Amino acid sequence: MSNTNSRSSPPDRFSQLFDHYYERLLARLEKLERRSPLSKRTTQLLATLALSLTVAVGGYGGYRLYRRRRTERTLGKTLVRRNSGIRSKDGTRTIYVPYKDRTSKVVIHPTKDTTFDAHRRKFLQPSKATGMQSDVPPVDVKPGLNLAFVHQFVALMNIMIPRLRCKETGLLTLHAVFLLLRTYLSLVVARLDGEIVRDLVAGKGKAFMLGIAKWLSIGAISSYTNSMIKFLQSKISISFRTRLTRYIHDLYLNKSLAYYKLHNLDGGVGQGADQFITQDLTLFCDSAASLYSSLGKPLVDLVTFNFQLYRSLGGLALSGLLLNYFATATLLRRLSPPFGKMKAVEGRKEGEFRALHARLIANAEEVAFYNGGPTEHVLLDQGFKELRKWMEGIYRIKVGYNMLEDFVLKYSWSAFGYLVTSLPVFLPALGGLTQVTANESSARRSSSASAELVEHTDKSGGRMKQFITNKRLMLSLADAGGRMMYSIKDLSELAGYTSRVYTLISTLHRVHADAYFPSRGTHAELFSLADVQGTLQKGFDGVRLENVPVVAPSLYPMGGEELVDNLSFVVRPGEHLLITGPNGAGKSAVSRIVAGLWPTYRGLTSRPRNDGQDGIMFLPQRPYLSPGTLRDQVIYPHTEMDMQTAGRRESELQAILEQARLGYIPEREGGWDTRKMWKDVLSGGEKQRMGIARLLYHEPRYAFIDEGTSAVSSDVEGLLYETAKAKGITLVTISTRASLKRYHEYTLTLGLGEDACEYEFVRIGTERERVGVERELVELRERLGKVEGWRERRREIEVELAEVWVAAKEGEMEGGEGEGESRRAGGEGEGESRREGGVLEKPGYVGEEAAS
Ligand SMILES: Nc1ncnc2c1ncn2[C@@H]1O[C@H](COP(=O)(O)OP(=O)(O)OP(=O)(O)O)[C@@H](O)[C@H]1O
Repeated sequence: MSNTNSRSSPPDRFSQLFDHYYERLLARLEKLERRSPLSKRTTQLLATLALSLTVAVGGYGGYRLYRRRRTERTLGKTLVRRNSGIRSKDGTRTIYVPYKDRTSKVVIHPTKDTTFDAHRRKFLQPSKATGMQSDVPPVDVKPGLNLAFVHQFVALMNIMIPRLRCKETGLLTLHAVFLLLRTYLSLVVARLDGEIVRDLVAGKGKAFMLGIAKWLSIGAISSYTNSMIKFLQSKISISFRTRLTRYIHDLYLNKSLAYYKLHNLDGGVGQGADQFITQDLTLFCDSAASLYSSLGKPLVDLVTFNFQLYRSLGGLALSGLLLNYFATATLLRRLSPPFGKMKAVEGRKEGEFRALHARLIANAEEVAFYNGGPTEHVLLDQGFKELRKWMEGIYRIKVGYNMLEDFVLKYSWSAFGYLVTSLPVFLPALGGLTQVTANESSARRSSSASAELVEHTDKSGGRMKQFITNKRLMLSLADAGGRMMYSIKDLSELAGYTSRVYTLISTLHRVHADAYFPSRGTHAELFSLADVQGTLQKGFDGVRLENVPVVAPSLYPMGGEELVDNLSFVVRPGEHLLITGPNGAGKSAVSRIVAGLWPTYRGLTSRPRNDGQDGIMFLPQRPYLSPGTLRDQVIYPHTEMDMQTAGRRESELQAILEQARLGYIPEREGGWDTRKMWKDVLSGGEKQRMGIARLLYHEPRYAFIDEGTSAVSSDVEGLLYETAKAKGITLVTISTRASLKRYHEYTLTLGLGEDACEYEFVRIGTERERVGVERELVELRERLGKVEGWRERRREIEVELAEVWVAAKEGEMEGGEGEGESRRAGGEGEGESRREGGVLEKPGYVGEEAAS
């Protein structure tokens, strides 16, 4: 049996296998029938029943599926319109994105805190062998092909391919399969090429035509393979990017406020994270995905082709080839410019230029009022000039290198290839033809003269076939080697992108983990991020600062500037506080410390745990309006879904707008679902009142209002304060308006004393405050008493000035009286004639009339 099998062709084996199993199935059925003999009718009945049940269940299932899909579609449409998503308990978010004329559901799982913890080591404490200090960003390592690059790339790979069994692994495997297939097809093509040429030379028409047919069918498969490789490469790139973007967003926008601290306190990524997250990340992912094919494919090719060539050309040729690779790679590596560093700097410069544009867009109105276009123009041109200079420098460096690379990889390698391939032809003893030649010579000895001619043709045909096959192999090899060398350049560019993305993620990790430590053997700068010794306590029913210095921070690792010495005060429920003082005294700074934007360098800061309802809310000095609907403006930072979950209704929103004296807005703007650039649509006062509306919507227990009513008329201001207080909100107001005192119980005055570092915290209406006010009154009276003296002095100065003025005039008259007058007269005349340009003809006309 096994003998027959081994001799039979594959289709035969298949039919035998099929027969075998078919017979087994029949036997099993017969056995079953024998065990439970059912009548034909019962069987039919049972079959009908089973069929009906299947149809019913299938139909019901299909109907339910259809209904679910339909509900999902309508939900998707509503959510897309409302700019909202669904949040589940484990933090998973379901969002809908517009896709063609429908919506597509995307489920996003948040990165777990444990994952961040596990990764932190890789980003903050690289091993010493990499040459990177634990400095973040890694300043001392130039991006290039070094151990640091390997470390950085592996760290990023951990994010891009989190598990062995994930989508990316599947894609990479499939990609590898297609890459192998392409290499195999190249081998087949090389062999076929040789065969076709052999048949052509030998004049075998039928075999030649068959060869062409084979060529075409292999061509079709190859084209499919090539396009699949490209497609899979893009898929890999986009899934890498998705993973990294989500990871970065999870770090950037979580509760540690990295989006604020990154630019205001850390400064590790310079101008901004936007360029890193958008452009650098895309370039990195594209480059990483293409590396797999640009490095993997030539590698597979090199191994396979080298093996094939070794079989046909022998060991000497292979050693020559390997030597050639080594020499070329060393030469190119020596002479190649630092592409990695160049790419990293290019990314930074692009980012700076982009930031200039983003700044102009954000401040367009202010610039337009100042008519600052020309100045901005100069700034933008300067930014672009810097970028252009850098790019031109890169291009210039590349010219020489590209020339060398092209010559070495394209021409010198193919020349070398011809030489190697010709070895068996000229020196048969060295190559794989040795055997053939030996066989042929023995055959020649034993054959007759007539057979000699046929054999000669066969020999040259065989040689031709072998030469063509080897040549093609050689060319493919040169191509693979060339691509390998080009990919060294790609690799160094990838090193540049890797260093950018790694820098961003490690800086984000540093902010997230608050990992600021002085370098070994040094002390931290006073009031730098490595010198934070205070505590921010969340979960206190009130706002309390105990001996907290108010410090305007500087970018790490520099130390900040102290604005107020050890500040202490406490706000309990219902004890409204007014923080006042001169500009720049650090009033807003207090709210930044309580909100956790700025560190508590010393002492203790206590605040409620939650933000918003039952917690604390901050209205910043510059009103912020989000992109979205009118509803989104009132409920910010809630989304509409949050609003529904909280059981709030639209009618409530209308009432709130009425209370904030903005009741007319929904009608004016066309309803709650209107989307506009609210920043430009609402006036300054309306923006501030929108902030108050948010406060009234969220009803927090405590609220910091930083100059929140400075653009609102004082009567409305009073109403707003009363409404907020009536809702049980304890207010901490930051303002320079003394009139606001009447709505508060306490005042905290900053910027007192000679060096403006002192403060005073008093209860309004107490003896101490009365004394303070009286002291101020006495000071004012004293000053008023001096007013008469000042007036007298002013009169004296005026007299003195008048004398000086007259003397100067006389001098001028003497110097050139006529000139001055004539200039003034001329000027006036000119002015008049210009002003009355439209009726200038009139006197002439009158004159003419009179003459006639
Ligand atoms: N992000 C920042 N980084 C570093 N220093 C800052 C930052 N923001 C403000 N400062 C500095 O902190 C100091 C206090 O600023 P703050 O905004 O608290 O002043 P203020 O008392 O609220 O003034 P105003 O009445 O003008 O609002 C200022 O000298 C300012 O230069």
